[in-house]
Amino acid sequence: MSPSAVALPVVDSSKAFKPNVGVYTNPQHDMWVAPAEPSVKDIQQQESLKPGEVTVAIKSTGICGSDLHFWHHGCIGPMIVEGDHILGHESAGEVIAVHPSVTSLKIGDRVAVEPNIPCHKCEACLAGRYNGCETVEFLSTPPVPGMLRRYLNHPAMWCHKIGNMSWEEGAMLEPLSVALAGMWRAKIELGDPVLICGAGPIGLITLLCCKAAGACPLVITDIDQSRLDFAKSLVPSVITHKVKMGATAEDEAKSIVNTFGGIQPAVAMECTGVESSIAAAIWASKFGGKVYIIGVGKNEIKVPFMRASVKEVDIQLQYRYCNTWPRAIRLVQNGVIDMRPLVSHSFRLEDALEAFETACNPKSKSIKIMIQSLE
Ligand SMILES: NC(=O)c1ccc[n+]([C@@H]2O[C@H](COP(=O)([O-])OP(=O)(O)OC[C@H]3O[C@@H](n4cnc5c(N)ncnc54)[C@H](O)[C@@H]3O)[C@@H](O)[C@H]2O)c1
Ligand SMILES: OC[C@H](O)C(O)[C@@H](O)CO
Ligand SMILES: [Zn+2]
Ligand SMILES: [Zn+2]
Repeated sequence: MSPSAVALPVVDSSKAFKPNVGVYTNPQHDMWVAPAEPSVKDIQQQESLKPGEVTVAIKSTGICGSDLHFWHHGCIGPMIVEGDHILGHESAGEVIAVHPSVTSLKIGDRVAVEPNIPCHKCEACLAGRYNGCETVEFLSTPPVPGMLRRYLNHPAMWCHKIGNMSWEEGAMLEPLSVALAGMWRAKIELGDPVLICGAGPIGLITLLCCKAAGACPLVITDIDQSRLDFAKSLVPSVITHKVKMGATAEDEAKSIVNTFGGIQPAVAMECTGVESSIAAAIWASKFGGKVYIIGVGKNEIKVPFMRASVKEVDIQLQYRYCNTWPRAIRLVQNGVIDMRPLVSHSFRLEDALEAFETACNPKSKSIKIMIQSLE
């Protein structure tokens, strides 16, 4: 092989490339599908990849609540949509081009994309907790474009091989990572009575993790009966608790403890970010218990401070995840965590607007919506 051939990226020339398009929103809350980078020409002419990168043909991307938030509200806390912005950070796909410097991946590899590019230099990165990286590029958090596109260039080191699991499962390794980061830091133990607040995808995957970890009994709350019904079908042993709108947090907590059969939870995995739900979790906790908050919400909220104080309730919060993908892949590949039932709807990439409208419509009873580019 000549030296110039070695220097070129390798492209899968057997593929008929479709134009690269992405799903955009903007500060006016529009949503549309339009051309995206890298262009097919750049991929084919082998000009788009930087050292260490691969091109992934994205096959499945899940819609996350934060995508809906960026679309409808234009921000999550300090993260603000300021221009045309591509959404999506739960994706899996096939490697179709590799830069010659890459040795860990080859054309045809099936991968899940970890949607972050940390700096590898700051204190958080050096400590191995790269979710705290001061300059991380997190795909889909403005201004970094997300993965709702047909093709994406990404560092090979943040593309994890997924073997034979489905594209949808590969995409759901991202929300599983959120739940696993929670399991790791909340230190849930065998036999812990655990309260899970919120039966959205994060609460449901956390429920699967708590079940697998041997926590019991498990109670899951929601304000939506259909989500609770879904939780029950997913994990039949879970006890469901419908939150009463308008009840005080203290009363709601009494009612939750009642649902537990009089047990106060050792850990509450809070997956709503809603003030009243966090307050109820604190009120319900046992002495020395923990309220572990994955949910995000308003910039400032009120908590029952003195209740937490006299009960020594630890309050812990979470920002994304680190080092979770290998663990998540093992759990799926070994059949410990099965997220397939969560996929309620699938749409083509071109029909992304319909997918997002469905995700926002409570009548759709959607759980996890996938946007696919399978051809
Ligand atoms: N910390 C992180 O790194 C991180 C990562 C991913 C997602 N999140 C956040 O986690 C939360 C859950 O994500 P999701 O995708 O499951 O969202 P979701 O909106 O689909 O689910 C939230 C669920 O909470 C329920 N709910 C609302 N108010 C409630 C109340 N008072 N009591 C009980 N249930 C109530 C809703 O009906 C819904 O089913 C969101 O706030 C999301 O932004 C945080
Ligand atoms: O799953 C990851 C989360 O959705 C992100 O942290 C988002 O909420 C903000 O960037
Ligand atoms: Zn997310
Ligand atoms: Zn860093």
